[in-house]
Amino acid sequence: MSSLGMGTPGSPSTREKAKLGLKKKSGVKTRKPVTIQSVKSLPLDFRFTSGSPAGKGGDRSESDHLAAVVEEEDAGNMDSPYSSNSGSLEVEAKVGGPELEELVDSPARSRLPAISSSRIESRWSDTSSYGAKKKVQAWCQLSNGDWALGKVESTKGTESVLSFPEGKVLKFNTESLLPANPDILDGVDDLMQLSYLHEPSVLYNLEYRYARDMIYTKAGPVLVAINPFKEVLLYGKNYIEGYKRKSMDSPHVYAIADTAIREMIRDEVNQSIIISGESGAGKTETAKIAMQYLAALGGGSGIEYEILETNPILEAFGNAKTSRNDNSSRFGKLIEIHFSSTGKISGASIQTFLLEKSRVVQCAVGERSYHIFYQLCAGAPSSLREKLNLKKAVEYKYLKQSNCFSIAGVDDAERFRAVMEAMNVVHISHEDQDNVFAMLAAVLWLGNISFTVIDNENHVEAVADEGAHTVAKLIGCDISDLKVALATRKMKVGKDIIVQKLTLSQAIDTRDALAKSIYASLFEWLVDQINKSLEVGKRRTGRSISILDIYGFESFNKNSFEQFCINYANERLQQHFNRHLFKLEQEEYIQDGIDWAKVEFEDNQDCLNLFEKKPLGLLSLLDEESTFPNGTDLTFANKLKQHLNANTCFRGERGKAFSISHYAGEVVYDTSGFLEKNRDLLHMDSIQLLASCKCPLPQMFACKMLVHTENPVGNQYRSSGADSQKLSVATKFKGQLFQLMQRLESTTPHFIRCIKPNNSQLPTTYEQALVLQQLRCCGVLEVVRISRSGFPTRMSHQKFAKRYGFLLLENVASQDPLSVSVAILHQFNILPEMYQVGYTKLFFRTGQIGSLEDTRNRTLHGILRVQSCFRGHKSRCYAKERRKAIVTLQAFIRGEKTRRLYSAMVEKHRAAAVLQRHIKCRIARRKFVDVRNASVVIQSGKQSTNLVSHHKIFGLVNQNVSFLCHRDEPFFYLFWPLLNHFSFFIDLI
Ligand SMILES: Nc1ncnc2c1ncn2[C@@H]1O[C@H](COP(=O)(O)OP(=O)(O)OP(=O)(O)O)[C@@H](O)[C@H]1O
Repeated sequence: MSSLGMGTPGSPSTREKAKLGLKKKSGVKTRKPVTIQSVKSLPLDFRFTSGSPAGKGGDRSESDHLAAVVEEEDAGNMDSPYSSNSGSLEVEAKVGGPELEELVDSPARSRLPAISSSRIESRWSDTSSYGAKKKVQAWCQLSNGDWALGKVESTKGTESVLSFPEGKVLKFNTESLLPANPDILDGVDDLMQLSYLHEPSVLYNLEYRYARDMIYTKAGPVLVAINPFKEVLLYGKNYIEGYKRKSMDSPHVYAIADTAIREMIRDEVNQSIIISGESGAGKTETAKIAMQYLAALGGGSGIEYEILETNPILEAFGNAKTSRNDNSSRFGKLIEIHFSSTGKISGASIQTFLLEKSRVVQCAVGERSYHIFYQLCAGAPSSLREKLNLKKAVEYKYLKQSNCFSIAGVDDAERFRAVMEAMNVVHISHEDQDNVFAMLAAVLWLGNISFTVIDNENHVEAVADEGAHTVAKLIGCDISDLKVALATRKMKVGKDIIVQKLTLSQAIDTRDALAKSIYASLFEWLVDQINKSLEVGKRRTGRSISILDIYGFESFNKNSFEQFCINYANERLQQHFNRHLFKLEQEEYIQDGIDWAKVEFEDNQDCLNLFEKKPLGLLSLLDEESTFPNGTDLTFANKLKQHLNANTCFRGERGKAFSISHYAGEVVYDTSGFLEKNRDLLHMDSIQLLASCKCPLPQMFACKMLVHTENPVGNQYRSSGADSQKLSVATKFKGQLFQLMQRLESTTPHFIRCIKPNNSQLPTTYEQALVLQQLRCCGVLEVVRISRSGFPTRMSHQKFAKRYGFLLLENVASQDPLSVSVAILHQFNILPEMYQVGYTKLFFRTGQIGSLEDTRNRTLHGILRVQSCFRGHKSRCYAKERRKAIVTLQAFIRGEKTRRLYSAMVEKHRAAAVLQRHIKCRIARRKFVDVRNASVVIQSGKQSTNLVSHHKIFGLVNQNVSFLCHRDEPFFYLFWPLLNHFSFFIDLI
C-alpha cells in the first residue's frame, strides 16, 4: 500500500514510490526535514503568527493569513474536521470514479462520526481563494481512499485545481480539501500539538515519525506505538537510565511505565497499563518492554529476573504462528507486579484468559500449533526423546495438518533450551519438567491414535498401535482403559448405566477433547506454578502495576466462537477506555458545573448490551441453547435472529451466520461449532481415565475438573447423557472479564494503542488505509480532540491549596481552600481561559499545571537548599559547641590525671628519700664502725706502748672509757668526740 514518502532516510525509497504510481506518489510531501527537537518544545497553544519560525522566507502576509486560518480552525475545533465526509466524498466520487463510490457506501464510512459540512465549508472555502493565490498546500483524498498533499493552483466556484510533486494536476471540490499543517509541525511528538487535527495530518505525522524509527507518538493521554517489524535502537540500559533520570522525554513505553511507577508511589493508587491493538500490532512486545523498565527500576531482589523469565514459558505454551503474526498470543494475560513501599518489586501474579484450545487439534494451513510442540520435537535431548518416544514434528497428525513446521529466523531447538532454562529460574523442578514434557508428548501421540470400524452401525474401536501404547505409557494408564474411554460412553438411564459405542466422528471428538483438555489443564497448571514461584506472600503491600496484554479485535473471512469471545473482550476494554477518556471525563465536567462543549464519541454500550443483556442477550441465548439437548448451531442462529433482529448492532445473515456491528467494524460470525465450544464438555469417562492414571499431572487435572463440576462425583451422569455440568465457556469468560474490569477500575489506567503498519510484517512499509482503520477503531483522534478541547488536568480545591498554597506571598492560611486556590491562580497569572473552577475541583488545560508544578519544584528545591544551608549552619554551631565542651572536658580530665600522677610521683619521691636516708645512714654507720674499729686497733696498739707508763695514773679512767666506747652503747655516740679529745689529751701526755 501507499506510503507518504518523505524522501528522507528511512522513508520508502524513490524507486518504491515510483512503482506505487501517482496515487501513492501524490502523498509525497517534499519538505525540508526539521529537527524534532525544535518542535517538541512548542507550547500547546502555539499559533502561527507573523515572525514565527514558520514564516516561510519571511513572507509576513502569508503567515498572517495562515494565523487567521488557524485561529478560525481553532474556534471550531470542537468538531472533528475529518468527521465530515459527505461533502468531500461526493466530490471524490466524481474525481475518483466507481472505486470511491463503493467506499462511500461502505459501512466503515457510514460509521464515521457525523459532523455538519458547513463547518468545513466555512473554514476552508473562505480561505480557498487565498490558498489558490498563494499556492498553499492542502490534503485531498484520492479515489483509493489515500490522502495526498497538493498545491492549490486555482480555485473557481466550488472547484479547486491541485498540482502534485510528480507533475500531475487534478480537480477537487474545494469543500473536500483539508488544510495542511505548517512544516514546523512535521513529526510533533504529541498529536495534540497539530494545528489542524484531521485524519491526513495525523496519518502524515505518524508516518513521518515511523520513517525515522520514532515509533512512539503521544495522542494526548494515550501512547500510540507503531510496530517497526525490525530492531530499533530505542531500548536498553542507556534509555532506561535516560527515562529514569528524566533526561529523555520523547514518547516511549518507558515513559509510560515511569509515570505509572511514580504515580503509584505518589498517589498510593494501583496503576494499570492497558495495551491493545490488532493481532500482530506489537502488544506482547510492548508489554515486555514495560516489564523490562519496571524490573530495572524496581529490581534488586532477583525476583524481577524471575518475572521476566515467565515470558519465554508463557510464549512457548500460549503463542503460535498465525497468518497475521508469527508469535501470536492465543490467550489474554494480566500480569500484576507488586511493589514494596520503597518502590521495589516484591512479587507478581499472572492471570490468563481463554486459551485457544482448539489450536491444539486443529489449525489452518500455514499456521502452527503452540510453539512448545515444535520446540520439544526439535530440541529435546536424546534421553528425553527416548523416554517420550518422541518423533519429528512432521510425524504427528496434529502438527502435520497445517503443513507448517518452522518460522523464518526462529530456531526451535534453541528456544527449547531457553524454555528449560526459564523453567529452572521459576523453580519448576526437573521431575515436574519431565512430567510436563510427558503430557505434551501424550497430546501429540493422542492425535496419532486411529480407530477402526467394528460393526455395520459404524461404531469404532481405538487401534492399539504405537500411538495408543505411547499415550497409555505417558499418562500412566492401562491401554484397555484408554481404548474404552475413547470409543465408548457410559450413560445413566434411570437407575441403570448403559455403555454406548461411539461412531468414528464421536470417537475423534472424544479423543480431541481429551487432548485439548490435557493441554489446557497443563497450561493452567504451569501458570499456577509460576504464580507460586512469584508469590508475593507476606511481602504484599497492596501497591501494584498491572500490565494487560489481551488479544486484539479480530475479523477474518470466517469468524468462529473464538473471535466472538475475543471481540466481546475487546468491546469491554473499549468501554473501559471510553469510560476513562470520554465518559468519566465529560461526566466530571457536568458534575462540577464546568462550562464545556461536549465532544461526541462512539459509545459501544449498545453493543455490550447486545452481548450481556438478560435474558435476551447473545451470551444468555447461547447458554440457553447450549443446555438444550437438541440445540444445534442452526437452532441457535435462528433463535438469535428471532430475538435480536430489532437490535441495531445485530444483523441476521443467511444460514447459520449473523453479524455484529462492533466498535471496530462489522464482523460476520459463523455459528458452526458455537454450541460445542461453549459447552466444552469432556466426557466423564475421559475425566475418570485421567483420575485413574498413575502419573501425578493427569490425576491433578482430573481433580480440578471434578471440582469445577457442579454435580458430585457420585452423581456424575445427567439424564441427558451429557457429562459434567460445569459453567459454559462464555459464562466463565464473562465472569473473568467482569473481574478484570473490577480490578482495572480500581487502578489509574495508562493506555497504549499498538498499530500494525502493514499486514505483511514488513519493516518501513506504512499502509495508510490500514493505519487509519486502526486509529478510527481505537478512537485515537477523539481522544486527542477531547484532550485538546477539554481540561485534562484536575485537582480538588483542597489538594490544590495544600499543594501550591505555600507558594503564596501573603499568608492566607486561615482562608478556605477555594480562596487559597483562586489566590494562587491570580498570583501566577494563569489566564482565565486556561482553567475553570468547578464546584469541587479546578480544571486545567493541558500543560498549565506543568508550569505551576515547575514553580513548586523550583521553590521546593530552593527551600530545601535554604533548609540544608540552615541545617548545615546549625549543625556546625552545635559541633563547635560540642567540640569546645569536649576540649574543656578533655583538659580537665588530662589535668586531673596529671595531678594524680604527680602526687603519686611525689609520694614515691618521698619514700625514695626516706629509703635513701636510711641506706645512707646505714652506710655511714658501717663506715664509722670500721673507722672506730680501726681506731680502736690503733689506739690499743699505742696504748699498749704507753700503758706501762700511764698504767697507774689512768688505769681507772681507761677502764671507764672502754666501757663507754663500746659501739653498741648509746653513750658511745655522746662521748665519742669527748673520747677523741681525751685520747688526744692522753697522747699529749
Ligand atoms: N517494539 C518492537 N520492536 C521490534 N519488533 C517488534 C516490536 N513490537 C513488535 N515487533 C514485532 O512484531 C511481532 C508481533 O508483535 P507481538 O507479538 O507483540 O504482537 P501482538 O499484538 O501481541 O499480537 P497478538 O495479538 O497476535 O499476540 C513481534 O514478533 C516482533 O517481531
